[in-house]
Amino acid sequence: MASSGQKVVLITGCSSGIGLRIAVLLAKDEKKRYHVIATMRDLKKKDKLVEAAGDAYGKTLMLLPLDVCSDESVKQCINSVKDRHIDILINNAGVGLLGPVESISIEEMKRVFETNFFGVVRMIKEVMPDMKKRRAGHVVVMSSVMGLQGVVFNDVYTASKFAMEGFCESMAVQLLKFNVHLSMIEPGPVHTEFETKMMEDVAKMEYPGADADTVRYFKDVYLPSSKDIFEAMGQTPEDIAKCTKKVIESRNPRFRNLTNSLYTPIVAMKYADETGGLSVNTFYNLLFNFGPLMHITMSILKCLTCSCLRRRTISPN
Ligand SMILES: NC(=O)C1=CN([C@@H]2O[C@H](COP(=O)(O)OP(=O)(O)OC[C@H]3O[C@@H](n4cnc5c(N)ncnc54)[C@H](OP(=O)(O)O)[C@@H]3O)[C@@H](O)[C@H]2O)C=CC1
Ligand SMILES: CC1=C(/C=C/C(C)=C/C=C/C(C)=C/C=O)C(C)(C)CCC1
Repeated sequence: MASSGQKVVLITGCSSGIGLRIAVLLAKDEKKRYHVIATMRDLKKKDKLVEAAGDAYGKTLMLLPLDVCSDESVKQCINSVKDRHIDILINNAGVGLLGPVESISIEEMKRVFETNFFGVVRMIKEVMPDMKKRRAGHVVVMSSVMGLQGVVFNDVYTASKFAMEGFCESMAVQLLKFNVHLSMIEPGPVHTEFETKMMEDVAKMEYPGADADTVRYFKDVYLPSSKDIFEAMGQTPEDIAKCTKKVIESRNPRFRNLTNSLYTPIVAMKYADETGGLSVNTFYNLLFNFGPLMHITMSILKCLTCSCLRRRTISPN
């Protein structure tokens, strides 16, 4: 149970990656300011988290089952929290989806929206009324740079994160009236099981319905470039956990929080040209003309990312 003065933080999707790291970082807070409720849909996967939490497990960290795709599971979980009192809700659970749209069934696409979009909406709907009543609370959403800028062959994942950005941008205004803050965290590539799972899915893919050229562009152009991008600009889940901690500890939390300064110029292009031509053409050139030189392209990007742009991101340090 939370002791007085402790903030109750509920996090979704803590079996691996970013969610696991946020749970551990907050539970190990030196001043013990947080009572962490780490949730996952399958508690059989708890071992990695329990091991990483060490002594904090059972003290500042407890576990609850929660599947963000199930109304019943969400209700049961929140009802089992003392007085349904949650100070900080961190919506982290999410799934990726990669590949030519022609090869992806509508069912698979719906699964992504069910988790990444409706999963977040379901959580916010359940927790927000209590926060509004108390005139206090902070809702954090793990969005992505792909919630701000589309990336080829990530069409449906990007759409799910854009949907969430739109939902939250609208919601934030109403919530502020009730003194409830809403913040988006927008990481670029992060080395977690997300990357591994997507690569495993791609290895199994047979590309039904996609023409040979599209499959070739995906396999021989996009995938190697994406690997280079992960290598050159990938962050660790600990980095994202530190950024998230900064956001929840801020007196005046920002709505948007990019975590990777290397991505700032990519997002800035969108706002520099309202016709969209600059982003679309730059992405086209980066991928199809400079793709084989992605290492050099990344170095140029690093130079472009001067300290002034870096101030626009949340640094993990
Ligand atoms: N890795 C990256 O490059 C980036 C990731 N993100 C976002 O960060 C978030 C965390 O991803 P990351 O840590 O990288 O990936 P992981 O795959 O390591 O973690 C995803 C977590 O979400 C959980 N999850 C999936 N579906 C559900 C569900 N229905 N109910 C509850 N939990 C569920 C998974 O649980 P289970 O083990 O049961 O599948 C897992 O714990 C996601 O929202 C992702 O979109 C954003 C930017 C970049
Ligand atoms: C920037 C960029 C590319 C790839 C970006 C990638 C791979 C981003 C991954 C982001 C993730 C994984 C977000 C998760 O939410 C391309 C298209 C290769 C070339 C053009 C420039």
